[in-house]
Amino acid sequence: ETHEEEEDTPVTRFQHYLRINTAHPSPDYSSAVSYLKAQAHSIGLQTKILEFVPGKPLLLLTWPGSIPSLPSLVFNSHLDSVPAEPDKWLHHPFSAFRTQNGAVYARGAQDDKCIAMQYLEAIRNLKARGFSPLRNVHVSLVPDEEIGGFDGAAKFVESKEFEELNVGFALDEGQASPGDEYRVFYADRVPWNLKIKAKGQPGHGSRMYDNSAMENLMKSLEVVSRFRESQFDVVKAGKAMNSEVVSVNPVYVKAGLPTEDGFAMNVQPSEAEAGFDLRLTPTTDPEEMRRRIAAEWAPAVRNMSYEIIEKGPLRDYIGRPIMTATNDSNPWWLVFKQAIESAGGKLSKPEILASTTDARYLRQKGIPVLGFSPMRNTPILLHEHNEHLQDTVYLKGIEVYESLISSLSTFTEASH
Ligand code: MET
Ligand SMILES: [Zn+2]
Ligand SMILES: [Zn+2]
Repeated sequence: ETHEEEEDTPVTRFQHYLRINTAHPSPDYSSAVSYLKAQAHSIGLQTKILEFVPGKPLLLLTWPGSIPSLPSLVFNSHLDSVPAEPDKWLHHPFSAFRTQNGAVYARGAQDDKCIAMQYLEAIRNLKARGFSPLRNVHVSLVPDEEIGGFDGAAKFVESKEFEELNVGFALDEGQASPGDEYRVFYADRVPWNLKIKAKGQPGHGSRMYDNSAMENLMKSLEVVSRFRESQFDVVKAGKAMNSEVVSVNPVYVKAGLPTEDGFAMNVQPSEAEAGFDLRLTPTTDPEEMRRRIAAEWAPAVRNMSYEIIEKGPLRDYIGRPIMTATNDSNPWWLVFKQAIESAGGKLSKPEILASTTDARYLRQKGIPVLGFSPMRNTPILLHEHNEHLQDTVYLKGIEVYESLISSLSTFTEASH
């Protein structure tokens, strides 16, 4: 193994990036940016660091095209990762250990450090073959996607630097496919972070009485559960995909009177709170959702209140649901599809992504964006323990991007 680590190959370069701990809550952006910048220089790309918020760099790489006035391409990937619990992994999440079977274990192996390095390797190979693009090709490596992208992609798309890129089309991360076909995504769901709070009369732990904070919160959990079930039933009946309904999942509950070694067991608390990850589809009516929350999930008449933090836009600037066309009306789509096929791949039916990416910020600006990560025959492990990616799948993905970058960058029919 040690011998292998000394080599400089596409897989060891991927491992190197994975070993830089960019997990929240304290992502090491500066090490990640220096490594990627050095890689970009070794390939001969232009580099620029944008820092909309101090300590949160965005690395922008550019491969100039011979007709730079054409709308450009952006290949996006986020630098950060969600945290991992090392004790629960087979191999440490920042060791990027490669097993004898070729599986590389690391937080970020699928989500989404693979694509950043695959973009770079694909460009390296195309350059080595003497290929040159007509339109400008950019790679954007952005901070903070996992916490909402407010200080990253959201600020980037509003910047003058972004405007100057004159972006025609972009690719961002997708999700692994357990089958033979690659998956592609034309829209994201949008997260609402929902906090429901209950207040009530405190009382002796032995007493039964109405309107305690916990009783009110428990009632609320029941109502939320029923809504969750109604949505899940549609999926179970085969009428919709997971990503086409509204999901709601509790992610924390907070209550109780703390003591030195836990909680007072004989006091019913006067406050209780629960947090939910709620995901709206691009066609969900946000007003209806709000009314439901106010009337049924957190009714003021039961001493409940709520707070919604919307993690991004649901509509574009002219009020339409944010999605990218995957039909003949979108010339980029046709080129994308063909490029996948000429790399020997097949696409499954375009989907809405159940989770959420920075693509929503670009789409909101009217830019067509597809979510795509070339991982097939791969279990979906984003945010899970033992996230890993097979080396052969990783390497095949580089070829797929070579095909995509060469086709998309030489295609001239589309106007923005
Ligand atoms: N990509 C992350 C997710 O889907 C962050 C979305 S915005 C908080 O959970
Ligand atoms: Zn991601
Ligand atoms: Zn993620």
